[in-house]
Amino acid sequence: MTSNNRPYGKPLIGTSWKMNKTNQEALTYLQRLQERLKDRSGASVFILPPFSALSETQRFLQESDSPILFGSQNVHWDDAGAFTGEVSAPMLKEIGCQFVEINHQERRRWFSETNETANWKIHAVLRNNMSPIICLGEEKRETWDLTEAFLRYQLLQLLAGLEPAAAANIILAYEPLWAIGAAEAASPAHVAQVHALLRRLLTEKYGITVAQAIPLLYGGSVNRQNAAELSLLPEVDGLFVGRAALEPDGLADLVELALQAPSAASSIA
Ligand SMILES: O=C[C@H](O)COP(=O)(O)O
Repeated sequence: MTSNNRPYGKPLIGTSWKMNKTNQEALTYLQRLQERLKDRSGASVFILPPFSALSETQRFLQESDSPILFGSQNVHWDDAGAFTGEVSAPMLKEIGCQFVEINHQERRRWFSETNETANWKIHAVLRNNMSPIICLGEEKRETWDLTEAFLRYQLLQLLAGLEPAAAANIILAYEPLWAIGAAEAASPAHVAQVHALLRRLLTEKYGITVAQAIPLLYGGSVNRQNAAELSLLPEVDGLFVGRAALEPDGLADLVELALQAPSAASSIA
């Protein structure tokens, strides 16, 4: 079973602007990124602006007929109701979001996101025909046995109640807390081991066809120095970037580096 109308292939490379960029700054970024990527095919690129810049992003990308994809960094789990300050999945869908990020470590640390609330949000995003970019990852460097147990538990909690047809529309982003905003990314050997584990767990739960349809992104201190090497890893379908993509040339450079990796050319099942 595979997903319908998936708008992206491999490599899938994106950034969350986190709590950065006014509408004017968003526009300046998008104009430059569009300029840099206009003759570049082969990668799918996405941006996750703050809520306040989503409409301007949608307008710019639509008017310039851009292939750049976009989505939001958060959502509420209910479709409507008395939840002051929150934004629902139908509202995001209406303004053209394709993705919604769920369960980032910063949401967990500062806004009490849990596996359970993340699971509710994942269901809301899929119910409204968008793809959740589901972050997961251990908090501390541990032995492999502890890391594996943590990831197995977290993945099963996050995907609770998700049928295979829905699961084929998710994206996973492995982002260990200790590598986010850090001096160094996780080592290629560690990323390879974790991504192989995630693919195996997805295969156990959903079967090989669905498991292979789910992009596995790596995030955490990706930069110009490590992007090509990380992109080469067989189970890495793309990159999820913070600081190194806060400027459009940073993101465009990472796209070019990832495309130079020999395994980058195929599309996700
Ligand atoms: O969303 C992106 C991640 O939090 C990674 O951030 P970073 O690349 O600044 O470490």
